[in-house]
Amino acid sequence: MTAAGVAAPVQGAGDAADRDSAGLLRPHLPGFAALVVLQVIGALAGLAPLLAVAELGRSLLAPGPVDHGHVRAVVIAGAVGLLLRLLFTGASSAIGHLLDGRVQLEFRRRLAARLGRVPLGWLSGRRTGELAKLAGDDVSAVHPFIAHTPGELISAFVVPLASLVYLFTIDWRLTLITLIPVLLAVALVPLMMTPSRVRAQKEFDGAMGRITNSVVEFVQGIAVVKAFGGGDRALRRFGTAVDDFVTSFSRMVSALSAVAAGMQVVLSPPFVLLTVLTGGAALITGGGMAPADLLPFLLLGMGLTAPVAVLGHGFDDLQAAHRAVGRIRDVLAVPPLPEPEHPVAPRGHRVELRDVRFGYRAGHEVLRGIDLVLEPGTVTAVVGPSGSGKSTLVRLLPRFFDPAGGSVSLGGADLRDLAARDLHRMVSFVFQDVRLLRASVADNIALAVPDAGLDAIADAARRANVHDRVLELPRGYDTVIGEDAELSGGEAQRIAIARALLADTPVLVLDEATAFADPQTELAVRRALTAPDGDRTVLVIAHRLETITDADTIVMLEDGAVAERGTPAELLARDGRFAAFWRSHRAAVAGGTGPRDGAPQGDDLR
Ligand SMILES: Nc1ncnc2c1ncn2[C@@H]1O[C@H](COP(=O)(O)OP(=O)(O)OP(=O)(O)O)[C@@H](O)[C@H]1O
Repeated sequence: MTAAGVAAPVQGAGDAADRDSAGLLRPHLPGFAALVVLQVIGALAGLAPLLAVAELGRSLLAPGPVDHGHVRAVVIAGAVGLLLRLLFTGASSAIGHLLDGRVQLEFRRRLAARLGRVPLGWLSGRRTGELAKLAGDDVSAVHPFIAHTPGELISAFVVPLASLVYLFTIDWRLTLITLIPVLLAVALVPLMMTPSRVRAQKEFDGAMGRITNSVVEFVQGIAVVKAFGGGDRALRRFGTAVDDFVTSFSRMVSALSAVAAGMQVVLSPPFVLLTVLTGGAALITGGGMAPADLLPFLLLGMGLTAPVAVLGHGFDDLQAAHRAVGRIRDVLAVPPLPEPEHPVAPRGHRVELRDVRFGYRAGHEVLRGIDLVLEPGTVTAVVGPSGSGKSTLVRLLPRFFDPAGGSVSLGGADLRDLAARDLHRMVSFVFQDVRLLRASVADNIALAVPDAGLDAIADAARRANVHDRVLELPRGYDTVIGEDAELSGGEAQRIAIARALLADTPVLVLDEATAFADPQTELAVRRALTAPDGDRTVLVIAHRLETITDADTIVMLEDGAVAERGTPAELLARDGRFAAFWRSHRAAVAGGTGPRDGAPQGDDLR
């Protein structure tokens, strides 16, 4: 994640992605080559029994005495061919599945490695299910592409080509006649791709997407939709999407059905047999062809339509694999957070932001030149209207993103020059998006200090005001969250605070937006804001009036820039932007519309 958080985190990564996926398959090229060679041999050997039957027919039906030696040789050749076909296609399939296993393992390893190095900010913007699907279903979708499609495609082309060569040696005229169904099918293909049909297909895809969206929107927001009486409207929207879909589906199907039916007819065995028999009968009666020569055409003629059929059937799998590989490539292309080659050790824990600029998208800066110094032993409260950039600013400290311009330094060292381990040892954070692991409460609290004893863990939990609640859980500190018990948003937040308290890092970054959920959480936040030795550097997005008034420094953000800064008393005396903000905030809290009285927002124990 180079300038991970910089304006366009994934921009310009396409080439790297292509190189990545090409590089991914390169070590397996010898394996693919072996798969292809074995498949070709197996497919050709598979023709031997058919050719043997044809040859037998021709020998036995030919006038004159039967050449027993020839018949024996033909039978043996057919049997050997059958055996070879089994051996070689079996070996090819085994190699295909082995390769598939290796490629999938490699994909998953690379994904795991990349996900371990992408910016935290990128990860926190993703849903867990999305990443699980990527590493699970999407990686599995390459299975047919690697294990089956190459073999099927090769057989589908090699067998008809070899058959054609053989049939040409028997009678070139009937060979051309036998090709008529294939040529008719190929001639129909352009009719499936006229501009109006392509348009109809696009409309169909669009209509399908609209149905999915309306269902997802409805299901995701069902509680809100119902609570606000929007059920009928949502249902109407779904109904409209379905009607649109039916219209575009009918249009597409009526346009396609005649061509598709025509194709099915010309590729069907009866049509192929009829063509061969009609042509053969004409040649036998008038063209001097021996009746026995018709047999190979009847046996092999139907196989000639296989490529067209396989292309149709394998197309969906290929498309699905292509889309899945595209999604995997996109993630592999997310620039990783750069790790310094020669990490610098921070001296102290003074935090300094110099002319920090950052934007999530190119051309739209969310932070526009922030200068800020956070002294050890002080609490700095960031306040400002919604969308002013508070969360973005505080997330730069635990390096969720790197700034696009300027620098953030800790103990005199740029965060980009610190080893990740040092950074995590020095900075902890509690944000709204509390993530708890599916692990015991104790393990969740001791995440940063895995060897912490139960006493230390319980002490941290006590200070975070969650100890008593933990004791009420079915297995106390051994309760597995998400399995033995679920926690509320406020409880999850207190566990996260206990985790930060136990980590005891000299720098703490906190978003207290959800801290108003209940008095216990509020108390936990207050305790977290003051270290026992009073030396902690604290940066807090403040919503509570107490935090604002208790802070050493207040930084008022407006539209990504520092509008005012100073002690609470100074800023109130100045009667500027902060004073106005403070008055409206206090009025909102007093009137019961402030965040203090809001329902807990961080209910996301995950
Ligand atoms: N992950 C993201 N991707 C794109 N834009 C984002 C992202 N997160 C925030 N923004 C945008 O950046 C701007 C600042 O957002 P930020 O969350 O930092 O503001 P805030 O002051 O913390 O707001 P609030 O008090 O409502 O949480 C907003 O315009 C927001 O829409």
